[in-house]
Amino acid sequence: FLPTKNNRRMRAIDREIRMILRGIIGKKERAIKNNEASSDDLLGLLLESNMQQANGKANLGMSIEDIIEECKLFYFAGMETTSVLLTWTLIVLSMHPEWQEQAREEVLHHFGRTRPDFENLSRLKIVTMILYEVLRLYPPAIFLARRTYKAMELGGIRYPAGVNLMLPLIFIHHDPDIWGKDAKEFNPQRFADGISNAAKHPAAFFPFGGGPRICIGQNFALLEAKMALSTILQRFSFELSPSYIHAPYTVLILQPQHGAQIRLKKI
Ligand code: HEM
Repeated sequence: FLPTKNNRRMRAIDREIRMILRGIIGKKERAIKNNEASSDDLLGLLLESNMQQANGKANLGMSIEDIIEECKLFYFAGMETTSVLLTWTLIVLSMHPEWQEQAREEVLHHFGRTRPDFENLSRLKIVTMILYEVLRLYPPAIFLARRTYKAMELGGIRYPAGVNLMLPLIFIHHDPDIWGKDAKEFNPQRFADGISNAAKHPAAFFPFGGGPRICIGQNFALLEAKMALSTILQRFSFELSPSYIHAPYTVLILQPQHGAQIRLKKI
């Protein structure tokens, strides 16, 4: 709350983002009202459903502030996570050219040089195993946070209301007692028989969270990642540049601290 340099900058950025989003939302709302917009994007669907719910009454449906928050959530939850998954995948496949080659063979087998289609993307087995293994070793969200809303007992421990709990999913993803001695190694083969058979515990892999708040975009994210990775594999082989330094670190999400310097070679 203090007017420090950082806080002032944060507030200015927040104001700017809200102004831009208000503009986008207003434009879309006007277009929907004038029957000029198709609601084939998420914002269009949200606004249209909200207008039907509210039915002209201001106190029903979501407010503009709510919609702004949804836009921010979807942008943050959907962009960085999926792009960092792709970044780690390119890094790891550069470190393991034998898996890069297997993935390329699979992609070329299904699509040749043509544009990957939805139907066949869901048939990619090696690529899926690779993405799972990357999500296991480098989960974009390294922990889940929860707060007890009432006194409760969890795992034999009693907590009062209002306790912040952190579930460090990265530690569970790297635990040799759960994944075996090679827990720290990149081995997509462990997912050959599906997620529930990959570890000693069927729920040990949860890069998208779990329960009622599980990631709403998980299927979309995997589809996007498969599409992007297949398109890259079709056109390029890649390796790490000597300037790459392997330093996973977290600023909200797990990312390579010094960037991902990768050399692409057209094939
Ligand atoms: C590799 C990509 C992604 C990863 C690893 C990921 C991970 C997660 C995780 C762990 C949560 C649960 C947070 C919690 O339980 O506290 C979550 C929630 C969420 N994700 Fe994702 N996500 C990804 C992509 C996406 C995409 C593409 C979208 C949208 C298009 C999206 C939208 C959301 C939303 C809206 C929530 C909140 C759901 C709720 O609270 O009910 N995510 N995500």
